Amino acid sequence: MNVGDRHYRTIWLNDDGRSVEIIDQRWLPHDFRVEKVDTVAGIATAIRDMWVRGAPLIGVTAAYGVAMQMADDPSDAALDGVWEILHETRPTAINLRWALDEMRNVLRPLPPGQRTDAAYRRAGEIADEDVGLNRAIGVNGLEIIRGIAARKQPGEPVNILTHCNAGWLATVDYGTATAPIYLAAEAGIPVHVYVDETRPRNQGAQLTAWEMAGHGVPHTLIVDNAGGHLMQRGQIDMVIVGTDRTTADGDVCNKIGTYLKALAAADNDVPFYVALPSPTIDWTVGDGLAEIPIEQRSSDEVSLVWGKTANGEIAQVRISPETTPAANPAFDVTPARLVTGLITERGVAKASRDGLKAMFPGRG
Ligand SMILES: CSC[C@@H](O)[C@@H](O)C(=O)COP(=O)(O)O
Repeated sequence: MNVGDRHYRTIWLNDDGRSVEIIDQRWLPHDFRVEKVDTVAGIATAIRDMWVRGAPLIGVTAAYGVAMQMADDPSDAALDGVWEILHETRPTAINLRWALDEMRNVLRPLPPGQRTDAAYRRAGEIADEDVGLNRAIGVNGLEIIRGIAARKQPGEPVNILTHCNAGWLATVDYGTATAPIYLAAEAGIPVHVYVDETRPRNQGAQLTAWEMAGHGVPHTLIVDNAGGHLMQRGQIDMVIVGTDRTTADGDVCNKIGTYLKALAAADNDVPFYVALPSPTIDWTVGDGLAEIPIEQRSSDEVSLVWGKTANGEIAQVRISPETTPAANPAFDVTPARLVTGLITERGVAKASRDGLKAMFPGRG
């Protein structure tokens, strides 16, 4: 998508054919920084410390990490080693494991001498495929927005609530939850996005709001607790969120707080959609609540907040007593029964095993 008048992806291969550039998301929206990464350790840091974040982008970044390892040492042991190193960087987003498995399955049968080129080729393909999947999600989700717009007065916007950042910054391009929004805006359908700030790391306030502003999509930032209130007053037409892992039974794991939005949506008859590319489906898991590992992040993310000071510095401040402990589960699970539909690259699936199997026959 665009930053100023230039089109960017969130990650790209440099002309040297070995290193990548990434948008370092820690500084947004205040500072747009691009970093070169050329080692497996650098890739692991970028994923673990959330220079890059969002399930699809984490997967693509890890794929390039495997390629860097192959350039350094293409042995079987190194291939297994890099799988382990990168797999432990973030436990919840399933695209990470999907991409690592995909890379290992492609590389393992090859002689070591052919692995480096094949690894960079496959990593590049995974990045390109992500763009195509998200665009297709956009096309399928656009029809839902169009349907809601058709029931409104001419010019009246479709009000969409989103949580966390499932925008282009969470993917290679387009985003998952934002792809239908961008396509609707492009098609001239009036949309307005309520952006949950998404404590503790404020991905909504810092990333989604920045994306919406950058693409001229009308939006309003709200605190996480405001969504239910707006739904009770008929101010939200639909919710669209992304997901870090969706189970074969249609349970949706996403940023902490998503479940509360789904509960409020169900209580107010607001359709609750989840946008996801198929690599985000974990076919090995059925019951999301029982089986998905939930990342427990540093309590500092709860007690300390990053922002820009009046004199223009990006700084961190403490918002709670020094001695107060904080807990920081990063994701929650929304049961399938609260999900209106799963917007995938193939169409909108029912959030159920049958719904997903019908959409992706032969998988799982
Ligand atoms: C498209 S990736 C999943 C997103 O929907 C997003 O909401 C999310 O939870 C990302 O988590 P993050 O912890 O910022 O990597």
